[in-house]
Parts: sequence; C-alpha cells; structure tokens
Amino acid sequence: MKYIILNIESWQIMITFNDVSKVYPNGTKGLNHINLTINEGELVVIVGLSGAGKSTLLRSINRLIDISEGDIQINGQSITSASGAKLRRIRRGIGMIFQSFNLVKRSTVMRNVLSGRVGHHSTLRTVFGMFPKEDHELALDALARVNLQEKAYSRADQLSGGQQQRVSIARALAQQPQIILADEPVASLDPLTTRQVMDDLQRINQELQITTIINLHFIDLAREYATRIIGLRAGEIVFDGTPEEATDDVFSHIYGRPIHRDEVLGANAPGEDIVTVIPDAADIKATSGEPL
Ligand SMILES: Nc1ncnc2c1ncn2[C@@H]1O[C@H](COP(=O)(O)OP(=O)(O)OP(=O)(O)O)[C@@H](O)[C@H]1O
Repeated sequence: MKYIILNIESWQIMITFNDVSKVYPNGTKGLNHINLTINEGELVVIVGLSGAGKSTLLRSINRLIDISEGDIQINGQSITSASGAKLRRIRRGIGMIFQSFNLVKRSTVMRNVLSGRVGHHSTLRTVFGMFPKEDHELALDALARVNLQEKAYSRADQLSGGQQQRVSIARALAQQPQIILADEPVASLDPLTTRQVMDDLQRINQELQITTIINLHFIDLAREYATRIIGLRAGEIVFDGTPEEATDDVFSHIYGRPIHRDEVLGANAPGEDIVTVIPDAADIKATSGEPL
C-alpha cells in the first residue's frame, strides 16, 4: 500500500524534565524531583505500581496536568511557561491516546479522525466540520496506517474495542504529531487485540520516528515493545534502562514486591507470585551503571 508521507516538521525532538515535582491540592506527591530526557524516536514504556505517578508524568508532558515545580521542555521550548497560541502550537505536536479511547461514539470513524485536525484550523471552521480535502487525505492515510481504511464511514460505536483504540491512534496521527503519549492504551483490551494495538504503535514509532511514551502495566509487553523502560515508584524514577536490563528482579525492585502472574500478559494463572525475591536497590543497575 502506498502511504502519503506525513509531514514531520522536526527531527530533533526531545522532552526534558528539569527537577519536576507535582503536589496535588490534597498534599499527595505525584512526582518528586524528576530529571529526565527523552530523545527523538524513542519508544519509552513507563512502568510502576498503581499510584506510582505514571499518569501524572505522562499528562504533565502536554500539560493536561500542571506541575508544581520545575520545568518541562519540548524541543527546547518550555511548555510549563507557555500560554495562548504558543501553548496550543506545542500541544498540536503531541497526540494523546487514552485507555477509554475518548471517541465520539455516534460519529463516523472519519469525523473522529478529522477531529485530530482541529488544532490546525479556526474554531469556526471545525465547528461546522469544514475540513479541507487535504485533511480528508491525511485522515485516510492515518486510517491506512492502522488498517482501518474500510471502516472510515462506519459509526465509531459499531467497532470493536481494539478497532476503536486504533481509530484513536489514527486521530492522534492526523494531528501530524512529533510525540505520541499513550496512557494505559491496552488496559481495556483482550490479549490478542492488545498486541494489535501495540504493533500499530510500534510500527508508527519506527516508520515515522514519532517519539512515543506509553504507560503499561504488563511486564512482558514493556520488554517486548519498548526501546527504553522507565520504572517509577512513589513519584520517583527507580529504573531507567533497556528492555534487556529490565529483568524480573528489576521489576520486583520497581514494584517493591514480587511480580504477580496477572502482571504478565502471557501468563494464564492470575494471582500467584512468579518471583519471590525482592532485590536490594544496590543490585539494580541503571543504564549509567550506577545503582539507583
Ligand atoms: N487529582 C488528584 N488529586 C489528588 N491526588 C491525585 C490526583 N491524581 C493522582 N493523585 C495521586 O497521585 C499519585 C500518582 O497518581 P497517578 O495517577 O499518576 O499514578 P499511576 O501510576 O498512573 O497509577 P494508575 O496506574 O493507578 O493510574 C497517587 O498517589 C494518586 O492517588
């Protein structure tokens, strides 16, 4: 199949967290002094127990959550201090995928994908659904990348969960993003569909060099798809390394307890521990070779 090459404006994208903390109004610390650099084209998977701060970290990148301290830069520009047109421009380059798909269910697939273009046009134009022909071509191209071209004129609620998630990936792609953030994108899907969605995200990352950051709770998926794994615990980075370095012992360290079978997608007997030893932090090496 012939694809229109999406127009990637920059090849130097980097996300930088400079001493970032987030304290929620009730006093809960979501992130605690995070320093982090993510390079163009990486597929980063963020892992950690529920409440570790994965969503807070991900959503602070496009300022769905405002941080309390520090600075986040996207391609050298501070999103933390941006406002108005500048904030909208930075956000336009960041596609977002949610666990619950967030589609307009009664609209067609095409309309949903076209909504990824709203940041590129005036409000009036998009309210009346007046998208130019090029946007339709872009939307069809995005649908082709997730193999859903033939569903373009179906209603979104007639699609399976996995297909709906792939429509939401196409919607993000229609934005022509430089970054894709996916917050637990497969948490509501069955194992087979999960792999299709992860395959799509990986293929798009590789073909278009879109920097991709995904929160996941399945250990084997993280190892299989990530180019880099970041482990969070209590709002702090406790591991940052390659999938090869992220052994079962490392995961036990990130979680602060043994791994459970239901945290491995390929496992079929939920509930039991598959690792019994929690290693000391000193045994866990970061990419730098330093213990975290
Ligand atoms: N709006 C909020 N108000 C107060 N505390 C919050 C809020 N959102 C998150 N928190 C708290 O901040 C911490 C980090 O939450 P976050 O949702 O980022 O974790 P997570 O790792 O994504 O967890 P999960 O996998 O359950 O989504 C948790 O202690 C959580 O209870």
